[in-house]
Amino acid sequence: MSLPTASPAAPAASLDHLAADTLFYLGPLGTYSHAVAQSLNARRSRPFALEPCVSITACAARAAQAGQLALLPYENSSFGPVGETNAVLVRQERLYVVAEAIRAVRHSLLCSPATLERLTAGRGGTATDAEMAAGLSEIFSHEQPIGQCRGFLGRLSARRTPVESTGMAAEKAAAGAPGCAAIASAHCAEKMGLVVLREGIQDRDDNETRFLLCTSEAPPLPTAQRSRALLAVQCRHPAPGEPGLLHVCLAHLAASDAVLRRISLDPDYASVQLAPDGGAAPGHGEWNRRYFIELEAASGEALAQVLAETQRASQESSAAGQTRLVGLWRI
Ligand SMILES: O=C(O)C(=O)C[C@]1(C(=O)O)C=C[C@@H](O)C=C1
Repeated sequence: MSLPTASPAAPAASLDHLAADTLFYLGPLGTYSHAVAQSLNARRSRPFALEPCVSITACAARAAQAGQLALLPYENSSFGPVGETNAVLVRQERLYVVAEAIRAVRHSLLCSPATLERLTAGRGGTATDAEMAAGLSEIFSHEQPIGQCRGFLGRLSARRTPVESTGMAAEKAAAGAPGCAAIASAHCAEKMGLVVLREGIQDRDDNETRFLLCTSEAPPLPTAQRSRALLAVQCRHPAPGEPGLLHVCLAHLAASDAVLRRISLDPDYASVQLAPDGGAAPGHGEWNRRYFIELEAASGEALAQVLAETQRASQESSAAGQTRLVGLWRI
């Protein structure tokens, strides 16, 4: 069976309905998150004040503390979920997704002029593949770009060192000993006085990352526009013959008009807290689990209704666990 081709992207929805005036993003200046934060301001008539943070966790914490917005990288088309954002969505009980943005991501390998000089033994011009393989000792980046450039990195013997962001990686390459490089955007090279050794080093040309905009304040009310939602379902490993809470929710959703877009599993089973009688017997691998279900429907109002009914059905069922609405946003 052939899959349908994707329809052209609709223009991104306005963000004027969001009351916040400050947006915290993963800095420093020059990260992909920074570029997305700037592009979100094109969807506002009154731009957000943009505030860089040192980590994804710090973005969420500062936004929650100030009652403002956090921009969090969520998933990549070739390397999957961003672990730290998922952990933040799990830990912060009051964090709601209110918008999303998608960005094409093209990586470059950057180094200091001194490192380039050393790689080429002062010859000038750029380094060959053999010179990079022989002369680069350490490559810094966020864990996502390291995963998105596996093919390219496999041809080098340099140590791969994950850091908080591509911007921080570029700073380390600028300050580090000759032999250090960073995976970041070519734009970052200009900002930090670095040179571009190679451009377009990601494994796939269609590489994209999806970002979520989150708030700790009450989320905006659902609208008549096309919308998406995220529902967290934490449940006990079902006993034989029991449907389990995930099954109850999915059965309810299957009978609705909502489209199931994505379902993911939080890898931290140990942190799933259920009511006292909801624990699985230790030693049997029957761990409690937390799932995230992403849905889409023609209107936010219809989606809110489906979600409320699903949550009601889950409470009325005998299956152990609970659900939490993590976000409802128009697209
Ligand atoms: O380090 C950055 O520049 C970021 O904005 C983070 C991040 C990510 O976490 O996925 C964002 C987009 C790209 O996928 C690479 C890195």
